[in-house]
Amino acid sequence: MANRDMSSLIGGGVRDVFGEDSATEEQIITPWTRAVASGVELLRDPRYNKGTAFNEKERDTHYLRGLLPPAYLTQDLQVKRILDNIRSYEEPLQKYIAIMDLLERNERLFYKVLIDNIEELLPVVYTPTVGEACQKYGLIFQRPHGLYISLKERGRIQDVLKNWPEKNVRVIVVTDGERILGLGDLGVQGMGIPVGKLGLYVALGGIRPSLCLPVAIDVGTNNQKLFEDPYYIGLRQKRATGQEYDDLIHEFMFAVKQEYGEKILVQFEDFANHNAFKLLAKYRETHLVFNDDIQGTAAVALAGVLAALRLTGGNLADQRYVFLGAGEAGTGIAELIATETSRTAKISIEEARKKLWLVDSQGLVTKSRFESLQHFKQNYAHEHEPCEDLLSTVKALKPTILIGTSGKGGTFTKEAIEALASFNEKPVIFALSNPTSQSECTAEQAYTWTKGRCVFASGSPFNPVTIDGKTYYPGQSNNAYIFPGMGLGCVISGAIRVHDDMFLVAAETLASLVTKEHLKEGLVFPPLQDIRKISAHIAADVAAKAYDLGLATRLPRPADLLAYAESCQYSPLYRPFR
Ligand SMILES: NC(=O)C1=CN([C@@H]2O[C@H](COP(=O)(O)OP(=O)(O)OC[C@H]3O[C@@H](n4cnc5c(N)ncnc54)[C@H](OP(=O)(O)O)[C@@H]3O)[C@@H](O)[C@H]2O)C=CC1
Ligand SMILES: CC(=O)C(=O)O
Ligand SMILES: [Mg+2]
Repeated sequence: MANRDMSSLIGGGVRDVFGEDSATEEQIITPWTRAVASGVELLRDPRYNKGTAFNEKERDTHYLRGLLPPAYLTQDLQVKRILDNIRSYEEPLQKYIAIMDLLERNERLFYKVLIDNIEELLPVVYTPTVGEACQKYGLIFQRPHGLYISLKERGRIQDVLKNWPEKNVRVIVVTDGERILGLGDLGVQGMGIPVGKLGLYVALGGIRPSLCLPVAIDVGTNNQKLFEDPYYIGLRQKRATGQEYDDLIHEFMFAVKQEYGEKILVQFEDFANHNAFKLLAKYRETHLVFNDDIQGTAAVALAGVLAALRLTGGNLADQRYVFLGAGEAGTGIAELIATETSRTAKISIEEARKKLWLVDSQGLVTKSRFESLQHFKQNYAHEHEPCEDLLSTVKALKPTILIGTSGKGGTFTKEAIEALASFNEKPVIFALSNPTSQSECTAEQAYTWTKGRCVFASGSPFNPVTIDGKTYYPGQSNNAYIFPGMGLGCVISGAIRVHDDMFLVAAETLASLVTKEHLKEGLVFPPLQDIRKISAHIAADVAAKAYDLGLATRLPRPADLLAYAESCQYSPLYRPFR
């Protein structure tokens, strides 16, 4: 018998059927080890640390005795203590630093504090404060959150993903930092946004923290102020564009699928519109992706409009809309409203679109501008005389609903709002731009200028306003109502693609949760304190739609999707340790 060449046998074991060893022989692997944490290491591990809430037995078993002061605090008392601390800071940014510091120390306590006090703390971890945090991210930087992928990592993005400690990632929020809220290009400091959004995936949606991965793609920045900032934490070079940019994103998109599989959800966030539409169109065919600024915003705004119509009367097809701002948010909302109008009024999408008018930085979008318009505005280039500004547009078109998506603060002028109020009994005004400084008008302005007759909502929160003894409650029209439930729906159904109908369903579900009592107070969104239940409802209905469309892979389909969604939601309560 001929001698067998034994050396060839040593080469086996790669790409094995168990998926345990998928590296090729040339690829570098990371030698992970697992150990039971104890002592100081346990206290320094935010996933397991309970601080003063470790009980006597746990202190003995895990070698903590002496490393903690003797007092035992319940988690509820810890929550109260943290809140007292946060409330003692005057500056929102100080509150942000304090609560993000807690995330680094004790993850469950962070989420318990956030979930129990969502209305108070959402403006701290999210808009508006997260905007200021991104602007000063280098200055306040303590420990890195999320994964930084820059041009330096070109060609080895999959290896970089392997450095992330969690292997079972299901949701990624990624930004390239070019359009952070209405604050423009903040380069890699935009990382605050994916970190904040994923914090909401957990707190508002109930996705487990370990499943979430925030990513900042750093291709440089065109923000001169950041170039001059000694504390800037990103690449100091002009933004890469064209093929170089596309190649990096492409490598990233395929690395995440390679690493985490077909069902990895990628949420594009705060990309500038010249990339946002392109990336969505390209990757929605091959990946489970959506763009939050286009699609998530559209769903929340449509929900707000549907609820507002219960206050003002009429249906979608009776309305005339003017948008100040014709970018991702504006055209995204317009297209979803047109789709829903076409569906419910049984008219063509072209007919439905004619009810929606856009104003951009050059004035009213009209047919005569068609050739020079970006493609995403072209469906809304209707026949009309030119109108240079909002006031002349409002006077000419007499809209029933005015929506601000310009990213520019103070652009809803007194004259324009008064004109709107002159021909509407109950004008609907949504000032959606973030953060608060970029809101098209304040709640107080809207109620004052319309003599309390408007239905108002804004992207960033405003406090209730009292005028002549009457109090008005502005709603918050923010995609945070949508994306956590959308993500949960995708995860629990094992969806492999996001279909636009899933956003329609999310909008209808959100609107259906607005009660008569909410409407009586002028609220067109349900209270944020109920957001986990709201997210579960959205998740269940999104999942149902994914099953109906044949996009869901988790089989068999659970009989009661709402109960299933709720049962999947993460709880931040401490678990007893052995
Ligand atoms: N509430 C929410 O949930 C959300 C809010 N947003 C907010 O919406 C805003 C816009 O975001 P996005 O659509 O992505 O941004 P884009 O950059 O895609 O669009 C901005 C649009 O506003 C127009 N514009 C700028 N200045 C003026 C002006 N003075 N008058 C009229 N139009 C103007 C631009 O005109 P031109 O095209 O001519 O440049 C462009 O059409 C941001 O502040 C963002 O934070 C976004 C997503 C969600
Ligand atoms: C809310 C949000 O996504 C934005 O302002 O960009
Ligand atoms: Mg955004």
